[in-house]
Amino acid sequence: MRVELTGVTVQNIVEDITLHASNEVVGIVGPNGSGKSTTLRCVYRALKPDAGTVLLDGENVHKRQNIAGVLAALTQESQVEFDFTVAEVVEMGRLPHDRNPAHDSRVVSDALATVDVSHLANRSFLSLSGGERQRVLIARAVAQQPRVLVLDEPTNHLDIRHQLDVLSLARGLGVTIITVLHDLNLAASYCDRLYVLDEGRIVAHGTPAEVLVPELIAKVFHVTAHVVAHPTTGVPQLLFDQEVTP
Ligand SMILES: Nc1ncnc2c1ncn2[C@@H]1O[C@H](COP(=O)(O)OP(=O)(O)OP(=O)(O)O)[C@@H](O)[C@H]1O
Repeated sequence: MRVELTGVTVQNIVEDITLHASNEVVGIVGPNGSGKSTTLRCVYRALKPDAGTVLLDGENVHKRQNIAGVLAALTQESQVEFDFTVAEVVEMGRLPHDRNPAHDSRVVSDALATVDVSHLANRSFLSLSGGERQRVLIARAVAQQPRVLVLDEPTNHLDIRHQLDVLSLARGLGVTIITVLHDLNLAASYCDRLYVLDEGRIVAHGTPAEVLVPELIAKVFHVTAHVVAHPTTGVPQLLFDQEVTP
């Protein structure tokens, strides 16, 4: 499914954001407060832009019925407030779809297994650690069987193994993914293309190799980076000097 933002502007927070993603993994990177979450909120309809459009396969997202049938979002607002079990939380992913108890229960147990949280199925969600909660919310998004997955910092709280697991699992779904990532090396490893936001505007976009160059990193993040090729994958990876630049 194709997601297309054109000229999206929200107050004075983001301005003239134009980006697209189509059956690929697209990363949004940028410093704190640069407008990454605000941009994502426009995609999953938590915010209506003041100007510009967000289209899903050519249809305005704000006019579309049952968006949850095609789009799942794992965001900073995705927390569960009440005391559901893990299995119940993941079952919520089936709500946008027509009910079919046998099928739904298979999808839920597959999602729990895929994200390696089957052993937590009967635990109270609220009793889980931060990383366990994050993985359960990812299982819920997987159970939703979306065609577009919007992820805001999906590796938050996760140890390194689970960071890698979650991003390769997301990639393996083969759907359109738009994800905010702070870790530029993970972004380089898992994203097909990146958009760099700075002060509410897109300042660069392209493949990780095109975008993650020392000049841009210095300008946007105010740190000195050295680019090296990963010894086994060849993917560009960044090493940072300790001093920050003004
Ligand atoms: N509802 C709001 N009212 C006023 N300011 C807001 C609102 N939402 C976001 N902002 C401001 O807009 C800017 C961009 O916020 P946003 O959450 O999109 O940034 P971000 O790039 O996701 O940041 P981070 O990396 O810190 O998560 C921030 O300065 C934030 O304080």
